[in-house]
Amino acid sequence: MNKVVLVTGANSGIGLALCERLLCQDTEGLQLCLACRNMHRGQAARSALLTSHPEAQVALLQMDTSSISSVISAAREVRLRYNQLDYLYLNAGIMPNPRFDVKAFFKGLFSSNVITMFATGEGILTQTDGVTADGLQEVFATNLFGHFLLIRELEPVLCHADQTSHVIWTSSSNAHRSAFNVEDIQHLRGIQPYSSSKYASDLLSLALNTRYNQQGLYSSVICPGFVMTSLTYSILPSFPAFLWTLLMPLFWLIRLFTNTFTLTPYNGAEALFWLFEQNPESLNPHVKYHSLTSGLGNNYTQPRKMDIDLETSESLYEKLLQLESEVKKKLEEKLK
Ligand SMILES: NC(=O)C1=CN([C@@H]2O[C@H](COP(=O)(O)OP(=O)(O)OC[C@H]3O[C@@H](n4cnc5c(N)ncnc54)[C@H](OP(=O)(O)O)[C@@H]3O)[C@@H](O)[C@H]2O)C=CC1
Ligand SMILES: CC(C)=CCC[C@@H](C)[C@H]1CC[C@H]2C3=C(CC[C@]12C)[C@@]1(C)CCC(=O)[C@@H](C)[C@@H]1CC3
Repeated sequence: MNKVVLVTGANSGIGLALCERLLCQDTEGLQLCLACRNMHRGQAARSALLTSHPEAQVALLQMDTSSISSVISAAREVRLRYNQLDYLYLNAGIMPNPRFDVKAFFKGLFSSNVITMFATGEGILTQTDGVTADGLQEVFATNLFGHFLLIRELEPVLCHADQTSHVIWTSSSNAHRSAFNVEDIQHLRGIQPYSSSKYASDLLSLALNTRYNQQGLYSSVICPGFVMTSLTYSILPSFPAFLWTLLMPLFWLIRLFTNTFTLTPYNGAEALFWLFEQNPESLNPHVKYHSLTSGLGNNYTQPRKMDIDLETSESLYEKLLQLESEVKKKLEEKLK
């Protein structure tokens, strides 16, 4: 039986590396569906995958996770194409207009917190959020809410009594409880929307397990570590990509002290790939699976307990359901 795997944000970085790794492991038993916002980049990614795996089944799906109507029509298309979805990788993500606090960075360098700073980016990054055409905060809509809506819309192909399906979120070690407020789930009043959205995905994953395990749907979260992709290049915009490459020896050195410097998309996709091979029923819903790379360059996956609780995860879930019904009502009115 072919396994059907859908990956959001599959046209670059960690998402594309995951697709490549999945096909390297099994070209014939997989049906890959690359869900991409930009179809030109999606086509390029599909062509690259087919060049190295000409026999593979790789389909494209247009989806902008920040747009309600786009997610709803993409989900409709998935329901038409597939009877069952085995893996849903929720990987698309943004960190818009990042601000790197140079002063806090240098202060952190000479503090006892230096390893945590390099592992999580804590205390040195803030962002300015935008608003989507649907009137939602952009980071929340892209990283979390669009994916939540997608799961809800895909229930018929994800929930089967006789077979399990696995939803896997690309979260981050930058997810902090302090950045999240259940009374402000869209993070309207803060300056760390990225951290808030990733913490919310950790909470949501727990709530999904509570509600859906009995229907065969399991959810897990991973952190890919610090990976050099367009997302990280944008953190220092005046720093061209080749300068990041020049810094690689320094990063390899830092990797001797923190195994979270996975650096390449291939390494960053380790936990995503590892989860593909696990029985979802055997996994712990309270842990995040971290992609790690040792000083010698060996990849492995390590579970680490998350700072989340059931009560907050349930409150978030209720708020997301409420927002879902509001946006759907608005959409129906617009279509009338
Ligand atoms: N790089 C790192 O160090 C870390 C990354 N992560 C997470 O990993 C995930 C992948 O990021 P990474 O590979 O690093 O970065 P990339 O920028 O390379 O990949 C992000 C992907 O998300 C897609 N995307 C962005 N916005 C949307 C949208 N509105 N609708 C659909 N797709 C969208 C992008 O598509 P497009 O080409 O159209 O922009 C792209 O394919 C993200 O969730 C990120 O938060 C987590 C921890 C660390
Ligand atoms: C220029 C030099 C010498 C160092 C670069 C320092 C930072 C730009 C870099 C150090 C730790 C990195 C990091 C992230 C971004 C870039 C750093 C702050 C993330 C916040 C990127 C997104 C994530 O989700 C986190 C897991 C990353 C944590 C580490």
